[in-house]
Amino acid sequence: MSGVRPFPRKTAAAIAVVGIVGLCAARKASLRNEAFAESPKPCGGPGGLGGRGGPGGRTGFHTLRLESSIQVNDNTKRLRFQLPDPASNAGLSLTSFILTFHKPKDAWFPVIRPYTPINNLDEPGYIELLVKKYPNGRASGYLHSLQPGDTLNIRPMSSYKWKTNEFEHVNLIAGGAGITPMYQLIQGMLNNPDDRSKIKLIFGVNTEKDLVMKKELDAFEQKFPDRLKVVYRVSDPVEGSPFAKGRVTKELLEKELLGPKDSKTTKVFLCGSPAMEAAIFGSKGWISSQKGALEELGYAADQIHKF
Ligand SMILES: Cc1cc2nc3c(=O)[nH]c(=O)nc-3n(C[C@H](O)[C@H](O)[C@H](O)COP(=O)(O)OP(=O)(O)OC[C@H]3O[C@@H](n4cnc5c(N)ncnc54)[C@H](O)[C@@H]3O)c2cc1C
Repeated sequence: MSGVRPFPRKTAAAIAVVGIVGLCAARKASLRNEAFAESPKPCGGPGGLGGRGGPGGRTGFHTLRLESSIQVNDNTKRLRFQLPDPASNAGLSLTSFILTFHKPKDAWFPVIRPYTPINNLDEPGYIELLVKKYPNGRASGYLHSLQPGDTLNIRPMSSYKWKTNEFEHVNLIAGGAGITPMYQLIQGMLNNPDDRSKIKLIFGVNTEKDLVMKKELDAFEQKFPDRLKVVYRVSDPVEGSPFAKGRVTKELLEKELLGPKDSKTTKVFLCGSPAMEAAIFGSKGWISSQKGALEELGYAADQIHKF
């Protein structure tokens, strides 16, 4: 049990209450805890994050200890946290994420945010996050301030039930730090010998330095040339950049997305900035609503999952 301890019951109950209030206000109000149901390799040992009845008790809350924090570029860090049992994996299913909780000194309510583990979920002993820090970002600033040995309160979650080979064509659209859920999915699919789906990732960033995880993506693309293709777009590239300049537009999606638009065998996953998601997925407001590029291209709502 090095480095990790489940929450005391009272603390967990208090956070659960506050967490529910916070979650209701959050963008992801509809998140359901379906984690672990589809896990290709559920955590058998007592040291994973488990679900109900796991080491976090009925609430599923945990306190993890930070093992290392590595700066990846000027605004992004890779944070590795120890699991309760170094011999067990986290027991998370594909498309899982964790909610992080911290209470700033002068705040009434905790700050609750989702982050996506990017490590191979079958590997034992740790989870790893890639966190981009936003100016005045409450959670990202806090996570960047953590030092090895510090602890973080978390709860595992999942918003989507992943089923191997449910789709022939899996399209992933990522903007900036939105690469993390896509990378988790790519890694899980390509490491699963039973999985046959073809994957297209469209990754849009502001500048080249934001192309985090590119080395890992290149390695997967080389190892699985018939399964994975990655298209990069950089909106503000340096002169002579090898990457195509531009944003992820409707025209780009029309050209690049895999599979027939009107087929249940084609799926699109999306994670990016609020502006990018509004442009691609659409937005509904009190005063006006905006159609997204995917809808305009003919994709049905149930073909699209927004993380
Ligand atoms: C399912 C899911 C998984 C996620 N996984 C990750 C992950 O693995 N790594 C990661 O770094 N982030 C991830 N995020 C985003 C993360 O949850 C936070 O939204 C992000 O870190 C900002 O939180 P904050 O408290 O630091 O910023 P806040 O205090 O909420 O906001 C600070 C400022 O940053 C701006 N801002 C906040 N979020 C964004 C954004 N996405 N794009 C542009 N500007 C923004 C705000 O408008 C505001 O001006 C994920 C989001 C979802 C929904």
